[in-house]
Amino acid sequence: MNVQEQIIALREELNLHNYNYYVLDTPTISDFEFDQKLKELEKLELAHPEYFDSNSPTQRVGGAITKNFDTVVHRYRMYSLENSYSKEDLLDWEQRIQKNLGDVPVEFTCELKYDGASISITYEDGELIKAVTRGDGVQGDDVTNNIRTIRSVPIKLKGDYPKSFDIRGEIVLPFAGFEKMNQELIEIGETPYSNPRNTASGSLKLQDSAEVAKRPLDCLLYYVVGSDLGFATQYEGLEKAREWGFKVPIVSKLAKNIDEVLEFIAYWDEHRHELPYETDGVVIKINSLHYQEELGYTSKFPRWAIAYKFKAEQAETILNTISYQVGRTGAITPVANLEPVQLAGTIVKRASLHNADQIAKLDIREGDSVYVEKGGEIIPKIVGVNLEARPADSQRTVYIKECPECQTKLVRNEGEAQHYCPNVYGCPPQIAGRIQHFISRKAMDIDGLGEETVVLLYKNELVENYADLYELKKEQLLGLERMGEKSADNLIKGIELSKQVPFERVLYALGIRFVGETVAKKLAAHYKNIDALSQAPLMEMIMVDEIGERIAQSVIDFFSNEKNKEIIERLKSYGLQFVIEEKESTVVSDILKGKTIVVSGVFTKMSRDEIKQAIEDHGGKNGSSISSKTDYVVAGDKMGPSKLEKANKLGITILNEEEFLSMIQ
Ligand SMILES: NC(=O)c1ccc[n+]([C@@H]2O[C@H](COP(=O)([O-])OP(=O)(O)OC[C@H]3O[C@@H](n4cnc5c(N)ncnc54)[C@H](O)[C@@H]3O)[C@@H](O)[C@H]2O)c1
Ligand SMILES: [Zn+2]
Repeated sequence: MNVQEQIIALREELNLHNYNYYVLDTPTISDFEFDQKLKELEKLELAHPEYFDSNSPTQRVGGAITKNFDTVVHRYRMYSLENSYSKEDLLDWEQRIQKNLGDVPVEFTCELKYDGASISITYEDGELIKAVTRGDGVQGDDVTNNIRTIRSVPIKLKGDYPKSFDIRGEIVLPFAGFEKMNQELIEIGETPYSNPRNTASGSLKLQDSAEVAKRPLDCLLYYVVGSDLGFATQYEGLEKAREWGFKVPIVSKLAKNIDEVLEFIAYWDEHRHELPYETDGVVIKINSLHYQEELGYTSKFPRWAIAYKFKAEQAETILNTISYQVGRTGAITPVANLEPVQLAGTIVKRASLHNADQIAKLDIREGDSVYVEKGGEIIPKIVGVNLEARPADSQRTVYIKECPECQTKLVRNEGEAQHYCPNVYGCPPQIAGRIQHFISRKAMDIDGLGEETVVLLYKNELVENYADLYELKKEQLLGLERMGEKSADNLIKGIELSKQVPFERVLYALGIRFVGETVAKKLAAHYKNIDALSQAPLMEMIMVDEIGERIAQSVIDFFSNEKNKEIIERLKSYGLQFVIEEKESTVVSDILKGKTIVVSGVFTKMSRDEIKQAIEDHGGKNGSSISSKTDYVVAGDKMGPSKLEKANKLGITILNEEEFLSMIQ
């Protein structure tokens, strides 16, 4: 390859990675590798200016706009930031600034660099007008409805704000919320999200803002743009924005000189792990807005700001063995057992290897010296292999073909990364895992019975499925390890009490793949009893609010299995709740008495089902389609144009969500 071809190849490759990262939110290489390649391209372009191209990834902000949202041109362009990785880089930058501005004292604002998705929000007369993603920097996606659902974003401002301005910030997913979301995914047998940044960014692009509202997103603001803002420095801008009601982190500092900047960096490099969200560096900005204007921008960055990136916390250690875990749903997870090593304040002994593809991609082998990194994940991950330290007799990893617990041949469904053990009823960790899920807190919440006891019961052949729990006798328990009279009584009592647990939780407890807590609630509310649900055809089930084809198919598969049918019949005979108890009348008012109302579209404050419930609670009737008998249509986002036309033709009053809510208030 000659230099020109090399440059073109790198540009193409980086464009593809940008697309994977910014549009699909599923990068296929690490940020470190990406930055290396970008640097390589920068170097080549610098040495060969004859191949300059204003469309090169070195010249443009990485993102892109999608077709799913309206495109909005930014009033003020959105830039990326120049990166620096060392003290020397920073001192160089300072020198360039001083050369540019002349011999004047320069102050800096130091802020943390939050790792999420950038956003620009426009306010007019103190009201939120529009929220737009960075996109390619010139134009982005209009995600206003999604941003409105984030509680820390003010819809109305307070205090003494400018008439019109844009404010820039980062949409982040705090660690706690991220872990909670992943916990829920793991519970329903789904693959967890890989890190908070991509999850936050992906959340903004969801079509259903009600879905966004459920995610614990946060918005941290750091920059006000506009004219006549009423302040002269970046630091004052942060203070003002805070007064107007924005969430501006208090962790920022006005530095009188570059030494104070370095102190700030040193402090946060050490303490960043105490923060509730991910940060990947410090952003240093020239404090005076006047100087900022004088310095201006390159095609990609402001010259008046620079990011200092923390080194990812990495450690090198030996991978002793690879073992394989079998989950409740039969999913196989390969795990690296490491020579214990200190990393970001904890000792790491194990790391997830995710799946067969991941192992093959990095060519990870037993005996290798590997690099371990800690991101937002609970479990650290392996990001690479030190090939120079690879032992001469090293063998390529051959992924297991049989289940390590029951020796059944593994399967891998098309389009899925995970291998599965299909021996659902004979594979010990799957059997115990299902019972453990059944008794868990959000499911049957059985007092006196824990995960370890389940394993004990299973090993002693007292239970093989969750129906067997209801036939346990005290005498059988007394012979078990650490099982006294009192614990045995408690266990039997806890099992007895679980017969009162309402249907929706029983349905969740059954452990049907993809049926988490929320889905179980929706299905229970819609079908009211298990017989109706178990006979429901696919086409009908997918009409239920929030139920898609994948979930519906999984429910149907579950109920068509003979073994499951038998277990459910037994559970019924023990007296578990398989019918929704008709709610006592929840009638709140009769404001809507005699009115037939049709609900259509997607809502932000309530789900469609909640609105339907509210209609009944206030004495109204839910209509299934728009006709001359319809009194009102409650219309959310994305209501079909033909429905709208029909309602208009019939002269039916159309209410938006707010109007409906104020009607029943
Ligand atoms: N792995 C991949 O395939 C892949 C592909 C593309 C990009 N990337 C990664 O993405 C990064 C580049 O993304 P980028 O262009 O968004 O740049 P960046 O994340 O390095 O920095 C610029 C952004 O920082 C944000 N920011 C956070 N706190 C800020 C503050 N206090 N003040 C100002 N800005 C603040 C802003 O959103 C701004 O746009 C690199 O780290 C790169 O490795 C990875
Ligand atoms: Zn198995």
